[in-house]
Amino acid sequence: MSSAPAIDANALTKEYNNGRGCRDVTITVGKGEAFGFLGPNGAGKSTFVKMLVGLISPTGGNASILGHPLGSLEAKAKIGYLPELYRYQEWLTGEEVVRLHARLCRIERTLADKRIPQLLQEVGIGQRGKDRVKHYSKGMQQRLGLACALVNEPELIFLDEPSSALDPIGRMEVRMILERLKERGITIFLNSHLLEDVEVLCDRMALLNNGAVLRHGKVSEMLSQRTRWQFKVGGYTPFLLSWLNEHTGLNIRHSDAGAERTEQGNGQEPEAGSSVVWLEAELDNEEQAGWLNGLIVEQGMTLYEVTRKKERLEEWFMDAVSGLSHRGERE
Ligand SMILES: Nc1ncnc2c1ncn2[C@@H]1O[C@H](COP(=O)(O)OP(=O)(O)OP(=O)(O)O)[C@@H](O)[C@H]1O
Repeated sequence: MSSAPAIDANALTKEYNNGRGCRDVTITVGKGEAFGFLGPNGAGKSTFVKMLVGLISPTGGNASILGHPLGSLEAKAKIGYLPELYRYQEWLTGEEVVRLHARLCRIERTLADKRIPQLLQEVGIGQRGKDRVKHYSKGMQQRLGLACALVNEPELIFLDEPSSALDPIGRMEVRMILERLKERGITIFLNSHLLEDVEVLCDRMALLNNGAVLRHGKVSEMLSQRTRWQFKVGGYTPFLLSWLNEHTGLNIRHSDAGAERTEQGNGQEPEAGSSVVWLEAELDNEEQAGWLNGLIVEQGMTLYEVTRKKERLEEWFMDAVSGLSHRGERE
């Protein structure tokens, strides 16, 4: 087995005639990794994936797939691709559509006979595989696309918005399918607007904006960079906030966290009539939170509750793209 990464893209660029597309995208995805590719509408995510699967040619840079050149038969034989908004032949049954893909992949008939019912079961189509595609809901068609993308038992699978047409239960089921694929060592490249899927499934991610990579790195590190802490403080005087900010150099502010109580309180309840407020700040680590707790108590205030809110990817995403221009559908 070669030690080449699953995807190795260097300054990969596609400039359409209108100047749009994506430019200078450099990323490496290791074998067995799940990689999330995020970005607002029109950021260039599909363009990048289409180059990697050999559907369109780059206008600059280069890339290899599992050690093979882009667009080569060797590369294509090892990848699966679920395109966004793909329409299947509605006069065929689901089973026939997967069989057609199996034939295109030159999979032996006896092997296909065995694999297709298993795949239909795995993606949740089951016996509905006997129905014509024209009777399928959008969600069923998306599941069918997943079965087609898996028919050649790929080592690397590209999924362009695999759950966009699914209801919450369907999304959960697809997420579980993807988790099983990951457990089997299949590399997953996931284009998704469903940030929760990326957060749960992916090891690393890149954020694309206006065709270029804005940020990339490990999901865990990118999310843990900022953690919001909230403090329920009794006996509060306005002097405390300015003193704390001046003393710590942090951006501590009032919060309306009352509704977000957790079990992490110290058990004490504020006395009636005392002035109680919630304060919040983004902190680096628990030591910093402990330091802040100490300062609050030192100033004669009472600390009733301390909660930590892990930053959700959605907040991170909004923060990363806020204030930036992006040429998407809103143009
Ligand atoms: N064939 C094409 N010719 C010209 N411009 C194109 C073509 N395909 C895409 N574009 C433009 O290139 C940019 C990137 O499009 P792309 O579809 O890759 O974005 P995306 O991030 O996948 O968006 P979405 O999340 O909406 O699917 C957009 O501005 C789009 O309008």
